[in-house]
Order: sequence, then structure tokens, then C-alpha cells
Amino acid sequence: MDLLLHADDIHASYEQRQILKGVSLSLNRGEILGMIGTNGAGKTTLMGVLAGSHQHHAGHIMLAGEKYRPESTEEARACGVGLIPQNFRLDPDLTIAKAIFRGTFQAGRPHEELRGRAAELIRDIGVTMDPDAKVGTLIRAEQALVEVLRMVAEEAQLVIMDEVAASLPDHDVAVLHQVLRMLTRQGRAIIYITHRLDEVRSIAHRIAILRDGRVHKVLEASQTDVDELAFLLLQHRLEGNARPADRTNAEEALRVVDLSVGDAVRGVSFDVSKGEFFGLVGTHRSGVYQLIEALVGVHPSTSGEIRVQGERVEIRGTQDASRLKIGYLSDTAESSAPDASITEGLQHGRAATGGLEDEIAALRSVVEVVRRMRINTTNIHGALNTLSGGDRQKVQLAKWMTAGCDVLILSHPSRGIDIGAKEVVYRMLNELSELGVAIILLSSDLSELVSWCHRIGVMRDGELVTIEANANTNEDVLVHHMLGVKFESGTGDARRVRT
Ligand SMILES: Nc1ncnc2c1ncn2[C@@H]1O[C@H](COP(=O)(O)OP(=O)(O)OP(=O)(O)O)[C@@H](O)[C@H]1O
Repeated sequence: MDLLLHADDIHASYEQRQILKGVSLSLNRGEILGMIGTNGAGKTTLMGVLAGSHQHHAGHIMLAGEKYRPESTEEARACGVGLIPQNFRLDPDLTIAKAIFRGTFQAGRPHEELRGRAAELIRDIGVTMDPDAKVGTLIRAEQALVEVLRMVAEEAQLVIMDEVAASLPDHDVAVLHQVLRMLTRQGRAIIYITHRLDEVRSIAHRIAILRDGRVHKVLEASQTDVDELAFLLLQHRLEGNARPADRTNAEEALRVVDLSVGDAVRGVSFDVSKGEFFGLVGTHRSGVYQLIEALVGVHPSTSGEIRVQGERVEIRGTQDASRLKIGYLSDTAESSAPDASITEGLQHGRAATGGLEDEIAALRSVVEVVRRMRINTTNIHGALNTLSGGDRQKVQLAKWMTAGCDVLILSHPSRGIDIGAKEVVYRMLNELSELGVAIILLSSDLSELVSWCHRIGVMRDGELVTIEANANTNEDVLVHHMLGVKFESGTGDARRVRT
């Protein structure tokens, strides 16, 4: 075992609030250490300490046998520690080659040299990408690979990945994992943060559970299972829920007839009933996002009909969708005003207009949401950007849940939310659906769709290829429809056939 990093009794705070209360952990070269913890447990803060963006006030760290206390991310990177953050964003106008070398010690080299070197790095990890292509043309998983290559380009010894795979579909996560394993074979170490317990088990050698500012336990990944991890994380067992039954007898909330959006979506028809959870899924170029963007007026449809509560409507812009009470939580939603307070964030800009009583009632409902959603804060008037990533996502979601929509379209609503809070969130969504709100759910987590949706529509190459009733489907069936392959059961392993 070749020890790369040892952190001992690390303490860190934000102002007066103690977040890390004595974290100790070690990491060997060539090792992937998974890290899990509930929202607000301190994972990102700890990674900030290792990557130089946050300073600890007690404890010490050794890196490659030397004392390590980076005062900035630049210093950490110079020591070989790089971080790919939650919700990383790349300038869409950069070429892949420029994005890979940006900010690295090689950034000033001639363009042709960087281009050639980028092509080599891309080839080494076994993927196909054109170094001259703009980052904005890449799907999220490819952008994540660009970030990983940047770590390779600057010769990082320790790569920290903070929920980078959240909301990536399973097959993209598998490619990312392959690349990470390749990096470890070169002797690099990785800290991998995720809320998905099956994922952490499949990628990590060991798994550290962070609880209340300390490493509660470190387990060998091969000797644990999802149930044990969930129990250690939450200190109780997950309840699970019964499969939802059909709701199509209820009144119609939304109907789409022969809808097209240029070439991206062609002739799609479906309806969603009041109180129904309708799942939508597809691979990258399936047209799912273009379909949704037409329903919420971001990029209007080019032909076909949309009916809301039986009436034909025109949705030419986002104001039309709001007027029709169609709400949309997108994948990339971040608070538009990061300096806003948690209370403002939760009230959706609907400040109480009446007297004191009104204001008190509004505050009560904020406190109730914070409690139910387990948002970690000691001050509801504090700034939104003092919340952890998962807690910010809960605020985004709560804002839409309380916005009085008749149709709510949610893309990856549980992104960044820990498994315990996720259950709570879905129960709250269920309450909304009981009130008659139609919910359209987009998620790359198929098990989530199967757990909660009454029906699931699958898109492929711009068409809606099937609508599956929950009772007749499972994750495998959905994958087969998404990819256009089906499994024929044979003697042993299933056999793949093109449909
Ligand atoms: N800039 C800040 N100012 C004040 N408090 C902060 C700040 N950033 C984070 N915190 C607080 O520190 C605690 C730990 O946050 P951190 O982001 O480290 O949690 P996390 O484990 O990464 O959570 P998540 O799973 O939601 O990403 C949270 O309760 C959060 O409210």
C-alpha cells in the first residue's frame, strides 16, 4: 500500500458554525475512496479543505509524505490535487482542446501542440471526441470527461469528484467509471462523492460514511451492500413504496397531439391525467428535452396541438406556460438570485402582501418546508448560497411545489438529494398529485421512474416509441425501448437483438 493522503482530526467551520468536527481519513495511490453522507454532512466542505478553497482551523494533512495545507485552489493544483465540483460549468464556446488545458501549466503552449496533445489524451481513454469541437456541443457526460482529462493534463495525483455523475444516465456513468479505473491504474487516487449507493459500491474500493462532521465508518466496498450503507447513513431502514396503480381514468390535465419540434420531435401524442405521475425517458438525442421545452415555451413546437384541461392552447413563450399553470424545474436550475435568502427562495417571489398575520403564515409555511424537507440551516433568513448543494436543490423544488401549478414538469428533481430526503420529497410530490396536480417526471434514474410513475413514455430518435403502464414494466424493458434493442431470453444469458 502506497499512502498518498492522510488527514487527521480536521476541524473547519463557516463563521461560528462548526461543520467538520474531527475528520480523519487516508487514501492510497491507485485507490478510489467513495464518500457518502446526508445533505449538509460536510462532504463538499471537506473536499474544499483538500482542494484549497476552504481552510481548516485544526488538524493536519500529509500529502505524499509532506505537510499539506493549501491556501488556494491554485496551490492545491500545483501540489497535484484537483477537484471537479458539483454542477461544474464549462464555457460552451471553448474548444475541447482549450477546455482541457485551461488554467494548466501548459495553457500557454502553441495551439497546434495543445490540439495534438488533447487528441492523444482523448485517444488514451478510449473515447471519440474532436479536439476542435466546441464544448457547448457536448452532452453532459462528455463534458465530465473533458474535466477528467484536464486533471490528467495537469498531472493530478488526487482527483476529487463531487457528485459529477448526478443525473447522468447509467450507460454514461459506466463510461466515466471505466475512465476513472484507468486513471487509478496510472497510480492516481480518486475521492468519489455520490448519493447513489449502488454507484458508490460499483466504483469504490472503500467507502467512507461522513456523518455529523466526522467519518463515521470506512467499509470495504466488496463487503457491504446498499441496505447496510443506507442504514449507516440514515440510522434507520428505508421504507420503500408500493408500485403506483393506473390513474388514466381521472380527468385529463394535458394532451399533446401529433406534436413536432423541427426534426428533433416528430408526431408525438400522449396525455396526462390529473393526479398522474407520468415519466418521460430517452437517450441524449431522443428529443425528450425538446418536447418538454415546447410544453414550457422555451422553444415552441412547429406543428401539432397542445390541450390543457381539454382546451387547445398556444404556447409560444414561457409566459404562456406560466399563465396556463405549467411549471418547469429544469436540470440546470440554480437560484437566479444567489444572494436571495432561503425564505425568499422558498416563497417564489410571492412576498406576503397583506398584514402581519399574512406574513406570519408565510413564514410558518417556510419553516414547515424546511423541517419536512430536512433542509440544514439554523437561519431561514440566511443566504441561499450558504446551503449545501442538495439543500439548494430542495429549495428549488419546494418553490415549484408551492407555486400552484396544475401541471408540474420536473427534470431530475432528486439530483443531489440524499436517499432519506428523496423519500420525503417524493411523498410530498405524491400529496400534490393527490390534490390533482399532474406531474411529468424526467429522470435518468430508471428505478426512480419505476418506483413513482403511473405510466412511463420512452422516446427514441425524436419519436415516442412506447408508453408503458407501471404494472407491465421494469428498468430492463425501459432500457431496451430507449436503445432500440430487445432481449430474447435464451438458455443462459439474454441475447441482444436489434429491433
Ligand atoms: N458558504 C457557506 N456559508 C455558511 N454555511 C455553509 C456554506 N457552505 C456550506 N455551509 C453549511 O455547511 C454545511 C455542510 O455543507 P456541505 O456543502 O459541505 O454539505 P454536503 O455534505 O456536501 O451536502 P450535499 O450532499 O447537499 O452536497 C451545510 O449545513 C451548509 O449549510
